[in-house]
Amino acid sequence: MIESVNLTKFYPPPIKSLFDLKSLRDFLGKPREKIPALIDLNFKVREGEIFGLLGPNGAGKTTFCKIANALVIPTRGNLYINGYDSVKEHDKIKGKIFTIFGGERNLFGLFQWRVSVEKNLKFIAELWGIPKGEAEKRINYALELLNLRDKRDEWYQKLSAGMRQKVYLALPFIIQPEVLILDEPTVYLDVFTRREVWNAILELSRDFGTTIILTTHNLKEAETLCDRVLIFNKKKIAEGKPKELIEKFQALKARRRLLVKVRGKVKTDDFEGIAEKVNIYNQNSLTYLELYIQEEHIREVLRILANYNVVDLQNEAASLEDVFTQLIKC
Ligand SMILES: Nc1ncnc2c1ncn2[C@@H]1O[C@H](COP(=O)(O)OP(=O)(O)OP(=O)(O)O)[C@@H](O)[C@H]1O
Repeated sequence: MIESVNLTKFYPPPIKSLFDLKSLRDFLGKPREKIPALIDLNFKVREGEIFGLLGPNGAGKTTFCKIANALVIPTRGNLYINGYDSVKEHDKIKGKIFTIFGGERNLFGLFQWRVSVEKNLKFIAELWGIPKGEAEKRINYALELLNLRDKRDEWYQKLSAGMRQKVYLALPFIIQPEVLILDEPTVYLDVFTRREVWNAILELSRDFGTTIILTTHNLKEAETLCDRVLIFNKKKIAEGKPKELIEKFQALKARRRLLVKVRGKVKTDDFEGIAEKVNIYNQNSLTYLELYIQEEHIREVLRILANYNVVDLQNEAASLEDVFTQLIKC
């Protein structure tokens, strides 16, 4: 359904000024270094999947989303959506794809400030050619799902930033695109609103069969929502189901975090050469011990802990965040 084939984007280097002589000479003279954003990126997204694009700042996530919307032209390679080139054949897909740029609210002045939420949504539904009655049904559904029903008659201007973001996120329920691109959709949201949005995204995938590409810096979000993820930094680094990537990572490296509650004092020296890092906090008669260890040292640590009066021990398993930080560091 979506296929990225050797997708590559180099942005032109910045031009300081063409009015001072030195900059003009530089511009005409030496070859200037282009800015790489994507390099030979290959992957496929299946129909109905939630696919995560994960990368550090500057990895190329937004560039990818812009190519999907024909806002940026790739230097080479192609991005196919439903078999059509996203840039050269954009006309064929433009009614089928919708993008939310979460980090850049109201990017295209989509919403009218001094107009109610409902009127704004109705206007956009009309733009997308959705019949009136159907639009009303979809708007009711979206406002209910996103817990915005009491904001229906409120001016868009009067909403908090998080509420505006939710109004933005109501649009996929109204437009019902085949492909939805969510570029950091929960970036400014509090934990409760974020969960509401997660549910909405899952519902889009489950009940509407929408194919979703999601970019996020919240790796818990990626782990919760995505069927598969691509970890990249301009170039591909890894691809797979979050669970599989975590299992692979655990088998390969497995840096564990043990949280131990001990009655009495603990000697840090006991863990020297075994733990990568030891943190100790004392509170009343209890010691809270945080140990970062390699999988292979678990037995040894347990042997040492047997000498203490251990009240509680928690073994924190690896997460997608561990995989991500490890892979990006390499
Ligand atoms: N219009 C532009 N002109 C020049 N360089 C650009 C332009 N847009 C992006 N870049 C560069 O391309 C690279 C990728 O940027 P992009 O915004 O796609 O990354 P990102 O993964 O979305 O980052 P973030 O997580 O910080 O939003 C960066 O080095 C960035 O500076």
